[in-house]
Amino acid sequence: MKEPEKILEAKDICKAYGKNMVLNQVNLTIKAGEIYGLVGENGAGKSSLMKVITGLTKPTSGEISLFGKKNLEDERNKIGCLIENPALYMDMTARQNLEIQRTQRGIPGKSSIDEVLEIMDLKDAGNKRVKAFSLGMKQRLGIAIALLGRPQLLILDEPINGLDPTKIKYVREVLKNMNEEDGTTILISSHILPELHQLATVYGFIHHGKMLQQITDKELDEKCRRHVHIEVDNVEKASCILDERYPESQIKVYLRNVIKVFGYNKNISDITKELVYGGVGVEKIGYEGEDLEEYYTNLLSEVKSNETA
Ligand SMILES: Nc1ncnc2c1ncn2[C@@H]1O[C@H](COP(=O)(O)OP(=O)(O)OP(=O)(O)O)[C@@H](O)[C@H]1O
Repeated sequence: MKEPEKILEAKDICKAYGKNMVLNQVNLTIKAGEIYGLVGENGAGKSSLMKVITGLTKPTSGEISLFGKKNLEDERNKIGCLIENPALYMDMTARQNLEIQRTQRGIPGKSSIDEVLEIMDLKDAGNKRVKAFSLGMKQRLGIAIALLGRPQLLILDEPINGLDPTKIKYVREVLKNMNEEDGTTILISSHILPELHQLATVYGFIHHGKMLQQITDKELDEKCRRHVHIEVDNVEKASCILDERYPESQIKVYLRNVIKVFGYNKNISDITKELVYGGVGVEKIGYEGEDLEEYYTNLLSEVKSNETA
């Protein structure tokens, strides 16, 4: 099988502000179709890395390729980004803000504005001045700006900041759809790790400006022995259904009524539907094992104890 195209390759990136080295020999590769979750404590260097990639700041040293090319100016037009707070003109309407960004970035067609307002559920607020927006609306407008022109690479720095739980889920679905249907590649940072875990396909853990580890969601699940724990009224029937429907997962039967499914990382509700449809009663179902948050906390405490040793 052909390897997916490298959308972004950052090699040995260093960034210093005066004597403060905030990125130290960072390497990062993102392939087409990946959703790359960047994880790190406050001040770890996530925004700085995103700024270097998007050209908002220059690296002190290191090399970046975008879409396989080193001429970044043209290639950066294929990126939509939201880094730190959205830069919005408060006295203008949402539509006017989008129009400024659209012309600055040379995105053809005014219809792209209606499209992103609709995608971000801001259609009715398009003609409202931004100063009258709630925090969550401003954040969604910031994401809408990033989505203008359906960029091939989206770079989103904590995009769900200030969103309520319903809107967090909504934005997750929008990003998933863009990734699955348009093949949009996404680099995203978030401190809300359970949320990031539902979206990302690869993770990079950054600490004091250094990339500690990069790991795919499959590797993470294996390390965490993450699995779906199911309790049913008929294990034989249930394991037959699951074996047939999910040949890539490992189905293991425990006790009289417990089944564990390893190597499955999609919606649990799909499994429930399959079993119920097949006439199996589902008494309990849920993920078990370590999750991203526990994995990251353990990784960090290991690194910190080595630092003090
Ligand atoms: N313009 C700047 N001038 C000087 N120092 C800066 C500048 N921007 C960032 N820094 C410093 O760089 C370091 C990394 O900051 P950065 O914003 O990249 O971290 P972060 O991982 O995004 O943090 P957070 O999770 O809080 O957003 C911090 O020590 C910060 O103080």
